[in-house]
Amino acid sequence: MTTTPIIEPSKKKLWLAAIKPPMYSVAIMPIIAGTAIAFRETHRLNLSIFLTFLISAILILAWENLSNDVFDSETGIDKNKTHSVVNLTGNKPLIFGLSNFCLGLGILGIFAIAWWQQDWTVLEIILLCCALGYSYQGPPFRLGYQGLGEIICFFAFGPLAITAAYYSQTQSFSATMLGGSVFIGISTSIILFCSHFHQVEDDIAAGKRSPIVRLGTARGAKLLKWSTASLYVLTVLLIGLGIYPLGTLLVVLSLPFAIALTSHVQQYHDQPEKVSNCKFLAVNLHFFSGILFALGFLLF
Ligand SMILES: C/C(=C\COP(=O)(O)OP(=O)(O)O)CCC[C@H](C)CCC[C@H](C)CCCC(C)C
Ligand SMILES: O=C(O)C1=CC(=O)c2ccccc2C1=O
Repeated sequence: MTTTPIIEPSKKKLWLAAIKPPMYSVAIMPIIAGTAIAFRETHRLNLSIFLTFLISAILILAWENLSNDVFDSETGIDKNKTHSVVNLTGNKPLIFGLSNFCLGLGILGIFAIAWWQQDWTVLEIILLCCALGYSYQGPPFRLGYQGLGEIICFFAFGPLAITAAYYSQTQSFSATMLGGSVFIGISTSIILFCSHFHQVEDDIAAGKRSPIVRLGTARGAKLLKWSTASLYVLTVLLIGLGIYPLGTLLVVLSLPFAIALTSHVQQYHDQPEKVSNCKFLAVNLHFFSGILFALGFLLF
């Protein structure tokens, strides 16, 4: 009798899956887009502020992800997640300390921006983002367990982060800045939405009512298709209203990524092993559409 060997992923693969390097494009995109919108309006770029903001955003997202593994280890939802940093190290206090160190450094960078500007607005907005990030996963709130993650994600990475990046360059606000934040907010929330498709069983067992647990995978796949389409409809609409420049039509070049994502999820929504990579297809869509969107503000 022949038996099929169970192939364990290598330690290196598990660590890469735990650290999720591609996910960090999510932190830099609002800073790039907010700065591009500001540059279009002022024709000025403060490079030190831009670079400090980029590094701080990456550190803050590292805090969010490391502390997510810490808090999830307390509810038992990650007990089958071999690529949790807490499960890999077996050292929760170390990961908790490291996450808070990242948060401290990230906030310090934002504090430096506020200090250079002698204006606390950017710091206040980013502290609000961090509070929302905590409320998503930390006790006693754990709002992600109620299915509120996508709304939190939209506001944190959309209106709040874009406003902070725009304000850090201009010390002012604008309607275009708000309009631009909707595009980035939606494309970021799509990633979080996609991250739930393969986790339905573990989520139900831990009492997490993610949007996919609430809707079911088939209706989730349909909603994904409509939300993805909304990125392109929104762009055309806001160009028509004169809020986005004509250049943002460049985002249509990201359509192949949108089609790859939605057709993959449509086909495999109820097969956890096959759909599990869809959040990285969503990261591709977010990255390419975001870069094209920002270029649209810079080019024409
Ligand atoms: C950690 C996040 C998602 C993972 O959630 P989940 O527990 O379902 O996944 P696992 O299966 O991998 O355990 C991200 C959650 C994002 C959150 C809703 C909002 C975070 C706000 C940030 C702190 C804002 C950073 C802004 C920056 C650009 C300055
Ligand atoms: O690990 C994840 O699933 C996610 C991590 C993360 O930092 C993030 C940020 C913004 C939207 C979605 C996500 C994730 O899904």
